[in-house]
Amino acid sequence: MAPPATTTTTTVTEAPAFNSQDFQRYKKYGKFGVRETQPVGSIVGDFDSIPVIDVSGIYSDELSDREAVAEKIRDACMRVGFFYVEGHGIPQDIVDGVFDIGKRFFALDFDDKMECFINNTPHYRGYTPLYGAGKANAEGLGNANEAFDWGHDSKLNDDPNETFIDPHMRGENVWPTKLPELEERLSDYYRRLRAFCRTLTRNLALSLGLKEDWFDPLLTHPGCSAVVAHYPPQPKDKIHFGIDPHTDSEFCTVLATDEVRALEVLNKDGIWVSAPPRKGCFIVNIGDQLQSYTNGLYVSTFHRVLNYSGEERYSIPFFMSTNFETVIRPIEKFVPPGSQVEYDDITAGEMYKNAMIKFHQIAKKHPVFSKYLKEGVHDEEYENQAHFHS
Ligand SMILES: O=C(O)CCC(=O)C(=O)O
Ligand SMILES: [Fe+2]
Repeated sequence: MAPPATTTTTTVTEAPAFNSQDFQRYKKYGKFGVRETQPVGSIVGDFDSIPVIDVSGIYSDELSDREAVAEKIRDACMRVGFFYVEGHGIPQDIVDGVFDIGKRFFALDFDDKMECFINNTPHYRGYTPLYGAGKANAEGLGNANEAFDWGHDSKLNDDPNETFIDPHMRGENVWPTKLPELEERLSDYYRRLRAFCRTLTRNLALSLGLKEDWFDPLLTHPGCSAVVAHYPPQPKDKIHFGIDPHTDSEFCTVLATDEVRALEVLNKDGIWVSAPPRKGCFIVNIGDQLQSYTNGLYVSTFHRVLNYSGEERYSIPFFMSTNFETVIRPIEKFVPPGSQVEYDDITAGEMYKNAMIKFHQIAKKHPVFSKYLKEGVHDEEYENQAHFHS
């Protein structure tokens, strides 16, 4: 293992030429191409390190404590879109327990993992094999990581009034027969992170000058999901991404990392800034949903993973989304009077599903994975449209 990082961040690599189509990709979901449309003098992307925020004040009964956190969060969300959180209240042994069980899952035989093949569920839950998702390289292979996805389902739902009317992400999680403990451990983590995200979101609302409970009605059965990911070490002589440059499509992400440095975040100068591990901290980043709600005031920042460390790397992103049936559109307060804002009436569930469809194309095309595909799982007509749209 690499020694734990003691410094906050360092600037590591120049970005390869960035395809401006990437900035345009989700523009229809709101003011996504924010970096291109920000006025001169904007603070967006003006960073060469990721801020660290002690968020323990979000649990305080004193408004002044909550406001003190909100002020720091506001700066980080407008300028960087990423920040470390310490004082989050989730015990380290809970996080470590998820890393441990995740490693045991990835150590199973390939066929035992492929029993939960993510492409064999319509709502994309389960196992993504190594190179089995993301943008294809010249050999038709995707990102250098394998992953296990789980999320909101009937067992994890905590809203007795939930009707779950949006069809896009409706469905149950899948769990491997060979590792029965996985469900309990990951479900426990899910509940804890969802609770943290609900509290954090109240502080995000405060930071935006909204009532603290503004988002609460949108989070009664939030469409959260999570991933345990494994990035094997990559050769340094060529760029093959652990995850290629992207923004997260959800409201916000709470990422747990191990001690291996690999995550990088794009600043306004096109420099990829390292976000090294910090003991006891999560890394929070803003996703496209919150960027849309705030009409681009809070930024969903491009990031990527390159594991040049020589070590195996594991991470656990928890993606918080509003209720899946929520229509994502800018909050009136953030739309200047008389201005036109482009957005589609798209639900959180559909936005999420479209992102998953695009991300999981490789398995349909590469024979190593396609031989595991079951017939009739997906609505191909919908999926083809979603994939080619944008
Ligand atoms: O593993 C990481 O550090 C980041 C993962 C990530 O960006 C994602 O899954 O969206
Ligand atoms: Fe991400």
